[in-house]
Parts: sequence; C-alpha cells; structure tokens
Amino acid sequence: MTSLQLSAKEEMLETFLDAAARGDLSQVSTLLSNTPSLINQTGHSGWTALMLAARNGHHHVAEKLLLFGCDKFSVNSSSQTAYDIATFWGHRHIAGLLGRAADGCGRILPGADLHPHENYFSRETLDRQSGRRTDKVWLEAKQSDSETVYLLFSNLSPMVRTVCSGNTEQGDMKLCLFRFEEVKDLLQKPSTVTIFLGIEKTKSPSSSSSSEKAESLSEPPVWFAINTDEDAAALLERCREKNCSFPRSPNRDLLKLSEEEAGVVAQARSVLAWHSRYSFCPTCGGATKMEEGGYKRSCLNSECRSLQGVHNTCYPRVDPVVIMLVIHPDGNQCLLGRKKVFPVRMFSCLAGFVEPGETLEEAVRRETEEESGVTVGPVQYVSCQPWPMPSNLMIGCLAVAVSTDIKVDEKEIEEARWFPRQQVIDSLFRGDRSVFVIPPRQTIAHQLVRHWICMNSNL
Ligand SMILES: NC(=O)C1=CN([C@@H]2O[C@H](COP(=O)(O)OP(=O)(O)OC[C@H]3O[C@@H](n4cnc5c(N)ncnc54)[C@H](O)[C@@H]3O)[C@@H](O)[C@H]2O)C=CC1
Ligand SMILES: [Mg+2]
Ligand SMILES: [Mg+2]
Ligand SMILES: [Mg+2]
Ligand SMILES: [Zn+2]
Repeated sequence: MTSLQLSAKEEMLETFLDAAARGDLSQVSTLLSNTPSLINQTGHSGWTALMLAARNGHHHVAEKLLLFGCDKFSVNSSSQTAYDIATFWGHRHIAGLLGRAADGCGRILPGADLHPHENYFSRETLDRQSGRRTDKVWLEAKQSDSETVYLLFSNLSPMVRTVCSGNTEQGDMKLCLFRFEEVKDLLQKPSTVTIFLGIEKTKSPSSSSSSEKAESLSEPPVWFAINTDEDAAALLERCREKNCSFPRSPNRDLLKLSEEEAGVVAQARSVLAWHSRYSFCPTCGGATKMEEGGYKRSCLNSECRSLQGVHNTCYPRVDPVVIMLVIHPDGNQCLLGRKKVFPVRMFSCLAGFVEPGETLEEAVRRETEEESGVTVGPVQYVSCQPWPMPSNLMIGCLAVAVSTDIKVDEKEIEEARWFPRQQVIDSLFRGDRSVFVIPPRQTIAHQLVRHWICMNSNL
C-alpha cells in the first residue's frame, strides 16, 4: 500500500467521523454504504463515530450506526462507552437507545435500565395521597373494595414469588398481591398492622384512548400493606402462585425486585418496621393507637406531653445517613473501605449516620475522618436512596480529600484503600473481580462510583 493510498483512507475516515460528529445523516449513510469497514474505526482522538454522535446528541446518526451493526461496547482511551458519553452530556434519548438491555447490554452497562440519578428503592409507583390518610370513611371503604391490592408481610418480609428459580438477577422476584377476600380474616386480628400505601398512578390523559378514559372515571386500585405475626408457612398456603416465600435476608433478597416493586417495598417496609419497634409511647411508656392510615401513632394517656403540640415521636422516622465517595487530591483515585461482614474482596463507599445538629457536609467530614483518618475538604451532593433496612435515607456525596494517609477505625472498618481509576473501571465495567468487587448496582455506593467514573475530564 502506498503512502498516498493510506492518506486517502485516513482522509475518508476523518470525513466519516466528522459527519457523525456534525449529525450529517446522509453523508454518514453514503460513506457507510460504500465502505462498511468504517463503522467501528477510531480517528486520532480514539473515538468511534458512535461516540461522536453520542457526544453531540445526534440521535438519528446513532440509530443509523446501530442499524449498520456498530459495536456499542467499544471504549475510548478512558474506558468509556458511547453510553457513558451520552449520559455525561445529558443526552438521555441517546443513552436510552444505547442502554436497551435486550441485546445483553445489561452485562456490560450495569446501570443501563436506571434513569440517570434514579436509585433502586426510589421509584414512586404509587400516588401516596397523604390527604386521604385522615379520611377514615374512605379508608375503610377502600379496605373492603374488591379492586384493592394487599401486600402481605411476615416479620417485615414481603411475600414474594421467584419467577426464574436459581437465578439471582434483579426482576426475578415478584411481590405476591392479594385481594380483600383473601386477607379479610387477618385484617380483623388485633396484632395485624395495616397501612395505607397510596393509589396506583394513572396514565397521562393525552395518551389514553376513549375507552381507557371511560375506565379511568372509576378510581384506580388502592394499595395497603399488612404485617402479621401469623405462622409464615400457613400464610404461604394462602397464595395461589408457586415458589412463594418470605425472604430471610432483606439486604440481599429485596434487591431482586423490579424498580417499581422495590419503590413500594421501601415505603411499606419502613413504615411497618416503625410500628413493630415503636409500639409504646416514647414519652410516657403508655399504650398507643395507630392513626392516619399508619402514618401516626398517638398516646392513649390523655395526660401525656406527646399529645400537646407536634412531636416527632408520633410520626414514622427516617434516619439520614451520609455515604461518600472520597476522591484523592490527584483526582485519579478514590477511597473505599470494607467491613468484616462484607463478602470477600468487596469494598464500598464509607458511610455513617448524621448526628443531631450536624450538616450533611460536616457528617461527611466527621465519618470519613473517624473511619479512615483522611481529612475531607469540599463536599458535593449527588443523589439519595431510601434504604428500608429499616428506614435510612442514604445521602450520596462526592468529597475531595485534603490528606491521604489512611488510619482505619478497626471497630468499624477492616481495611480502607485508595483505588486507582483504572482498577475501578476494570471492576465496574469489565467485571474483573481479581483486585476488588464493587457492591451491586442496586446500591447507591455502586452508583456513586459510576458517577465519578463517568465524570471524566477527557469527555
Ligand atoms: N445503600 C448503600 O449503598 C449502603 C447502605 N449502608 C447503610 O448505611 C447505614 C449506616 O452506615 P454505617 O457505616 O453502619 O454507620 P456509622 O458509621 O454511623 O456506624 C454505625 C453505628 O452508629 C451507631 N448509630 C448511630 N445512629 C444510629 C441509628 N440511627 N441507627 C443505627 N445505628 C446508629 C450504632 O452504634 C451503629 O453501630 C447502615 O445501616 C447500612 O445499612 C451503608 C453503606 C452502603
Ligand atoms: Mg460507617
Ligand atoms: Mg462511622
Ligand atoms: Mg456514626
Ligand atoms: Zn405517652
């Protein structure tokens, strides 16, 4: 091959890449039809045409390239796929196109089916309708409505069925749903706790047909959750479905639900856990009664101080926890730690409960210092996650270290280490478990690490 031929080829490649970057669909199509081998080639920047289209938000070009069979998993010199680039630059429609899991993309892009910054346990599937909680007549009528849906909890674990036995993937577990007739005896028992969750969200009116509009005149189904101390084996016999169970390990098993069902479980489990642990009045120790569809407990002792004014003892509690990915001052390493109870080689973000009278930033600095000896400067909020074990709100932050020596608090942390970016990429995207393992994608710890990797300055 002569040098003249080589440069003509290079020139064609640069023209092709430039057309993709500019969103020139007809030029991209023509060049590809004449020279199909251009499809996955990279130019001097190390980027493919798909990456360039993803960078600049050219959906139609990305679609055409996929149609021509381009490799959407190829990575640039910073190990980013076109999906990561589209996500970083906020081109959600392209990220959606590239993140579709039907072709096994979930294997390589673990967070692909989550909306940006939407964490597991945080999807609001039901409309909580808090205004209805004080409407006793409405609540009672809905409890016996034939359309009403009940979730059944035993020892704070929801009844679920395994869809695909032996598999441990998300979506392989489904909630068992019950009707009034199937649980009405349980509702009568004094030890049963029944809480109102909300009503199913309706589709947007513009997208529904006229027959759907007629249907929507009647209210969508209302959801309740029940926690009972009845024998678990007898409860399982109530279900018509096969492979039903009450998962024993919520931290592990509740991560197998769909996004929609996980959101409902986060709400139900946290409120039910509050009832199971706060049976008596924290102020006087007297008996209490449940009110407002399960969102309040009031003391039965008319003399009790908790009945004067508004008191946080009467309402379900949420415990704020900061969880932080601490970045090395060089910008290329992050601090992860492991507790003794973690599976082999698993390292995660440091985390800790926010204390009374403390800001989130101070809690990040204090917990990082306590657990690792590292001093933290700037702190930035990223996203949060309800964590219903029993009722934490995980507040995810990025933080920049101003010191780097590690001295772990051995009571809480077994080991903490600075991990170079490349090692994190290998574990996160290439599934390389030889150095360390990142927690599953349903955890905010995983999403914070992903967030940092995708914030690459090379983009
Ligand atoms: N979703 C995720 O990615 C992650 C979630 N977590 C959750 O965050 C929570 C807190 O993290 P840790 O490092 O354990 O916190 P931590 O570093 O503050 O230490 C926990 C200790 O704090 C004390 N404590 C103070 N307030 C407490 C409260 N309201 N409830 C319970 N204990 C309290 C207890 O002595 C407890 O042993 C854990 O419960 C864990 O489940 C932790 C890491 C990752
Ligand atoms: Mg901690
Ligand atoms: Mg701590
Ligand atoms: Mg603490
Ligand atoms: Zn009281």
